[in-house]
Amino acid sequence: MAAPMCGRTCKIGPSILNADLSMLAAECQRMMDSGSDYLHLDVMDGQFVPNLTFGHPVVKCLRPKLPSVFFDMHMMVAAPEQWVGDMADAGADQYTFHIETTDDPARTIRKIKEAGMKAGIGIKPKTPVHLLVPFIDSVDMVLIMTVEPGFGGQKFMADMMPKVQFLREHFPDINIEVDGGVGLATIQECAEAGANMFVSGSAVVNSDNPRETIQALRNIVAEAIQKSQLER
Ligand SMILES: O=C(CO)[C@H](O)[C@H](O)COP(=O)(O)O
Ligand SMILES: [Fe+2]
Repeated sequence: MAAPMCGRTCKIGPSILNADLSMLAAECQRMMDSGSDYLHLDVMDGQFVPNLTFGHPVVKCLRPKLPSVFFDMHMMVAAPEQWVGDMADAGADQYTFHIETTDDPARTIRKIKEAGMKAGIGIKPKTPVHLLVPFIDSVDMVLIMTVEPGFGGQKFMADMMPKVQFLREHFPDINIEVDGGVGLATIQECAEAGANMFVSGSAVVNSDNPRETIQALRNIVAEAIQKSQLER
């Protein structure tokens, strides 16, 4: 049975991880022109995950080119508190760190908010969802990874959906983001489980027609919401 659906707006945020990064600003603009609600920017430090991307200097350069776009920073870094001030200065809107990286998530959340950003907290696939519970009231978003973090283009892990269902059942108003392998074939189960923020990387960026793909993703989400409302 479908989980109760959120009263929140559902949003699609492309990850530009698998885009042509030599044209980062143009790729971001292309995603926004195609109907994205926000941008999901993946920061990797080679320690928390076995890959490297970019950091706050790049975000700082992007900000003036995309002045009103919501930057959702997915911080796959071993020392998340280290970059809070720099990311805020660079113009990040939301800073999502991984619970696995700190002994004191409450302190990290406080630091993010004091820097003027929204706070998100995420978990890797092997991390139990109940560890998020003490922090949910103080964050703006929870992130359920649906692949092992580190690379785009991986296979969606459907066995993460019970985590989303659990969160939606117990926290009807929280923003729940899913990230990894989300596309036309998998977004329905994410929406039915109760997610309302959908990161879609390769499925959108590599599409011949990102506008049509984003619209199709939206339509699937809308149908899933309707279905879950009827089932209630
Ligand atoms: O955080 C990530 C990987 O760690 C990316 O956001 C995610 O993989 C998106 O890309 P795709 O939709 O291609 O899986
Ligand atoms: Fe991500």
